[in-house]
Amino acid sequence: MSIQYDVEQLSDSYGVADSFPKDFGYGEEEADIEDSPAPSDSKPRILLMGLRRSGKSSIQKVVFHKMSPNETLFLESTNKIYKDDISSSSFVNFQIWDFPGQVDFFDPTFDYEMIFRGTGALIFVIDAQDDYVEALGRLHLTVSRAYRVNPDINFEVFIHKVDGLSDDHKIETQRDIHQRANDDLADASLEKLHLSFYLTSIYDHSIFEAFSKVVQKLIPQLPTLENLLNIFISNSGIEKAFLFDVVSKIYIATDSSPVDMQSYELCCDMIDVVIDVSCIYGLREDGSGSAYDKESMAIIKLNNTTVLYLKEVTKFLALVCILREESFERKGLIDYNFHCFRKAIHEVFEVGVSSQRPVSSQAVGSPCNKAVAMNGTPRNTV
Ligand SMILES: Nc1nc2c(ncn2[C@@H]2O[C@H](COP(=O)(O)OP(=O)(O)OP(=O)(O)O)[C@@H](O)[C@H]2O)c(=O)[nH]1
Repeated sequence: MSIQYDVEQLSDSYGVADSFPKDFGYGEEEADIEDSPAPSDSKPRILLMGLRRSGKSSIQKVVFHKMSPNETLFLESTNKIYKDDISSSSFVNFQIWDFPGQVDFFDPTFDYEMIFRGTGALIFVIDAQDDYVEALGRLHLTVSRAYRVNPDINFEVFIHKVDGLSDDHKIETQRDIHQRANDDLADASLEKLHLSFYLTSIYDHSIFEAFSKVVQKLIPQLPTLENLLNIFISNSGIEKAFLFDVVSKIYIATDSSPVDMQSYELCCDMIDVVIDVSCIYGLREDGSGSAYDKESMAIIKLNNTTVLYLKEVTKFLALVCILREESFERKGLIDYNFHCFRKAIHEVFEVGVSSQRPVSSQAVGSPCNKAVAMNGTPRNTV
């Protein structure tokens, strides 16, 4: 495949870790489970739970710390809760708590009520390559306890490591897990508790897609973002557009046409290419500058008449579009529409930030805590 590549101006500091090192410099805290909550604990959180070796730490490392999937083979078992605060580099202002599989978190010394009260989403990871009967028991125990403390939590089940399964086996496993988990809930009269299921693997883009959906549910502005994307693409002759959190490659919104995995993968790959090329050629001679900044934009023309178009939207967000070569002839129109789109996004998050400020000072556990606070665009960058 021939790739025509055109990166315009990729320098000047822009905050997102100088040259995108492997670990984006997200603050990582380690805490004993008996720890009393620190002030940062008031941030909305996403919990990663599941049996030992189900793949929780691998998911966190691959999605948020750019670890390559093969390296996860050498991850040691987690024996404390890892609190990963990704808000300094990511659009999404939340903490991810990775729980050690073997710890009994219903231990009386362990304040699970405090934990569940400030939780936006609970991701339960099930190893699909293993016998999952025990995992289903633990899933039921976990979600039923959490639901009683905080019924607003989104319960997400990752049927994980599906790379080892055939397509038929994947569908059958998902059907079986879905059926059994919901039967257990019905037996406990918890029909209102809704579980969402995803087939995931760190060896392809499915884990990023699943995480995208988990995060999207926590974004209060999602309908507005989708609307803006719909208006933008329909007026610009664009086929598909994603609004990406650049560091994690989670898409926080897309237009309302269906997402096909290939388009998503193509756009993820484009972000990787842009950042890698920028790291090599976009930094100043002394190594200063940033791989992603206000001027970041790239156009990749594929030899099948498809054009990929990336542009910076905010400090953390990029718009990545897929369009036909014919439509790209009206680049001026696209650029103008993009300018209006970018302005609208900034306005949405300025409103979001100012209206969220008082909320963040509320007690942990208020219903408003379910929504993830956004790292919106600070006024002075507009
Ligand atoms: N095939 C496959 N293996 C995976 C996948 N995700 C994780 N693994 C492997 O699963 C093993 C356990 O992963 P960890 O991330 O340490 O699991 P954990 O749930 O954090 O384990 P504890 O810390 O003991 O609770 C590692 O060897 C990973 O390489 C996946 O998607 N596919």
